[in-house]
Amino acid sequence: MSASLTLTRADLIRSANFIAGLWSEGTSTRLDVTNPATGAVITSVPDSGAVEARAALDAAHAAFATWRKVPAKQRAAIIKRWNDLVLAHQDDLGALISMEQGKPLAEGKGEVTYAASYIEWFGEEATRMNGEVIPAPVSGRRMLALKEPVGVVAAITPWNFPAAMIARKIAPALAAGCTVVCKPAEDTPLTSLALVQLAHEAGVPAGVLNIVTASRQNTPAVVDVWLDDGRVRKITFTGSTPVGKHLARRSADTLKKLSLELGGNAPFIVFDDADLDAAVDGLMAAKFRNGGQTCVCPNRVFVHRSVFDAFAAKLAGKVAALKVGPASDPASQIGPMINDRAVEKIERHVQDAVAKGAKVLTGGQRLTHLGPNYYAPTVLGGADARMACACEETFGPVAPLTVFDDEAEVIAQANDTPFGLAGYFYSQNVRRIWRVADALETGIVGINEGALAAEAAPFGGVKESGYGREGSTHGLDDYLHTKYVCQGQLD
Ligand SMILES: NC(=O)c1ccc[n+]([C@@H]2O[C@H](COP(=O)([O-])OP(=O)(O)OC[C@H]3O[C@@H](n4cnc5c(N)ncnc54)[C@H](O)[C@@H]3O)[C@@H](O)[C@H]2O)c1
Ligand SMILES: O=C[C@H](O)CS(=O)(=O)O
Repeated sequence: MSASLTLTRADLIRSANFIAGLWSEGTSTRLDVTNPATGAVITSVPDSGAVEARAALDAAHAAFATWRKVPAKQRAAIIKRWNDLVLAHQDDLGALISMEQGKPLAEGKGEVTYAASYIEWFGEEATRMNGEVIPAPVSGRRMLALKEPVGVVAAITPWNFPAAMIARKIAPALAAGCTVVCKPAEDTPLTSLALVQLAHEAGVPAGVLNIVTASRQNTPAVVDVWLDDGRVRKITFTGSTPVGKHLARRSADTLKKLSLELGGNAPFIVFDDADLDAAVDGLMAAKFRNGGQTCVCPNRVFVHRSVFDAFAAKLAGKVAALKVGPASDPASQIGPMINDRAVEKIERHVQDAVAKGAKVLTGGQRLTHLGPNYYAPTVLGGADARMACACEETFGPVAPLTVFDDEAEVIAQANDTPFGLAGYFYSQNVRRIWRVADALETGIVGINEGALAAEAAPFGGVKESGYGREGSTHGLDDYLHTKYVCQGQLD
């Protein structure tokens, strides 16, 4: 039995830019959007350039003066309506996510719920952007700290969570009173376009939210307009560290605020006192979600020597049982990778590890009978720090297992990376738990837990995984300025 990937509301599949409240085809050149499971073209969208980028920025700048003055409660009501519409269209949006990104349909629908949780959260936070009245240190003065929106925000998003990543940028921006220009990933623009359509239907005024699509080749032409223009006061980016560094360098001339949610290289440590079944389940949840294509996926798995064989056997058994297939098959648990470049990187990592002595415990090959973008869920034994899979983010369904002997050694190995997004470990020793949680150089730590994503949590990294936090009460800070106001002559 196949699962339907057709949408009830076919009009949610948009093939244009949304600028100043209007859908516009814009440039004559087009970008095909394909289904990674089949290679079939779903539709095409504008392959935009500087002209469209500037039109979007002009609209966002013009709308800011009005939108920032809309009372927070009214902004909150619009955001809540947006949330209600997103949830009302969960099936359509889930199908669209799975169609253009490839994840199993259950994960696609789950991502819609996850994206909506951020919209709901910041619709509520909009009414709690309180400033402060400060007790004046001298008489005759009234001192305040006011919260104000930073202005026009440029949001650039990745392909792996095409709904959640854009929702956790647009929602706080709108809540804060900012206006937005957005450029979604070239592989997965359709979900973003559909979310913008629903935001429009929820009552987001013209010019407040603008979206421009472009190919990888034309993306710099679009984003350079926003980087060079002082009217853009903030860049919020989720994607790879090299691109994040590029954006940071290019934002310096106009000193834009930056939120950078970048790459990771998460360690996953199984201590000798771990609950092994829980650790296996936690690794399955963290590693194989979205086929391993998430920034917080464990990229290196360290297992204490005393429990290695038992853990490896349990894990390999569960990984071998994972069903691989297209989202149109409701039984699929692992979908295709996003494109051929992704599969080539995964294959390179596995081949490099084996060449350096690792052993394939399960998987280890492409699944070409399913299609060009499928790779078997894989467990490697005997992995070590020399291997590419230990130094680079594999971004695929590969779990390389490394043996360790003592706590200090494994913490040093875990931290021996320029990245610091997420880290996980399993132990039932309470003193060890806090020692290791304190010692890991990451922005996110999972203790006996592999599923960490939540709108109430401050999500972000340290070191070369970026800075800024998304979600939680902290997620609004990056879209606000604090203005100090002092009134004298009160006596
Ligand atoms: N920290 C997080 O929350 C998080 C979330 C998802 C993905 N990621 C990271 O993103 C990477 C995979 O996603 P990806 O392949 O989409 O990343 P990517 O950096 O290649 O692309 C991300 C976005 O940046 C755009 N982009 C690419 N080159 C650009 C340039 N020169 N100027 C401006 N924009 C440019 C892309 O078009 C896309 O919209 C991985 O490293 C993953 O860890 C991080
Ligand atoms: O891939 C990156 C996402 O931010 C992971 S999560 O959905 O926030 O856990």
